[in-house]
Amino acid sequence: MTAPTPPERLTTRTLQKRRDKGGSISMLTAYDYPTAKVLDEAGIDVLLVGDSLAMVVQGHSTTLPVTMDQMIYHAEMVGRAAERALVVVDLPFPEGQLEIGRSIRSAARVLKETQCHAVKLEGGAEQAARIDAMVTAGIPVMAHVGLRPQNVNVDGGYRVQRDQEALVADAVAAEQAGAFAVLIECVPELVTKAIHDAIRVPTIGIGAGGNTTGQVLVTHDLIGLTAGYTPKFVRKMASVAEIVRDTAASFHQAVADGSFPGPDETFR
Ligand SMILES: Nc1nc(=O)c2c([nH]1)NC[C@@H]1CN(c3ccc(C(=O)N[C@@H](CCC(=O)O)C(=O)O)cc3)CN21
Ligand SMILES: CC(C)C(=O)C(=O)O
Ligand SMILES: [Mg+2]
Repeated sequence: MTAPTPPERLTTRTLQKRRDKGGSISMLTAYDYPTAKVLDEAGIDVLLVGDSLAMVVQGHSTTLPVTMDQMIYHAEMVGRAAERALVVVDLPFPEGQLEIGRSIRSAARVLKETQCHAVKLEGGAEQAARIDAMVTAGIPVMAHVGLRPQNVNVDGGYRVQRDQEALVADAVAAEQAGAFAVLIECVPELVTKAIHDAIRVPTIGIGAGGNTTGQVLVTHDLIGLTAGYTPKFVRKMASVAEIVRDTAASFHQAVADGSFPGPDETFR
């Protein structure tokens, strides 16, 4: 008997080959071990330990409160679970805004202390020197252009980004600085096409239409396990909150009427 061979790990080179050969890339957020395990088994290519966990898991109204230590805690769980997926971790506010040395130190913690593989950094042209320094230090960087949730207080909300010239310049600068991929958030589809056509590295969109190499969503939005508002670009493919609510109500009822525990659930 031989142990089953683990699936081959995806790398940044795999993602580049997907773009070069006209393939696609699927990416979903994961914040914990069992969820990451299931998404990895389902064949999701990239798992993102997103700073959206501040909103989705911690219940905050923006992504700003989550700390680097908390991101590491979640990255440990997801990195431990993923066998095939490439795992990317968001640099939380303001690790990507302070001195470049601090960004390198924080991103290096992801590679040293967790089994994750890369970091994501919000910003384009103004982040080029930082991306360059991080890649030089051996840290793979995914750039994130368009709507940048860490800028919510400057932008006055979460708004569709339409400035094609600036967005193309952001993506080109990120690519030239060495980013292995560019994530595009909340951009009209024709602007996305212009961005995609201006660079050669893979693009991954959220609310950016179909003209990208890959697509990413927040898993809790996809499976219907969110408490609050879900953006227009979400496809809710399941209603997990309903399943959990109904199951918990059944347990409550079974305890109340004495049918749980039954004979098979009891030691003698
Ligand atoms: N649960 C969740 N899903 C996400 O996709 C997500 C997060 N949280 N947190 C971090 C960011 C914030 N995101 C958001 C949040 C709101 C809109 C939003 O309200 N969009 C409006 C369009 C606004 C406009 O017209 O300019 C919409 O109608 O969808 C978009 C992206 C995406 N990210
Ligand atoms: C929405 C995605 C792209 C993200 O950055 C996050 O989940 O934090
Ligand atoms: Mg994020």
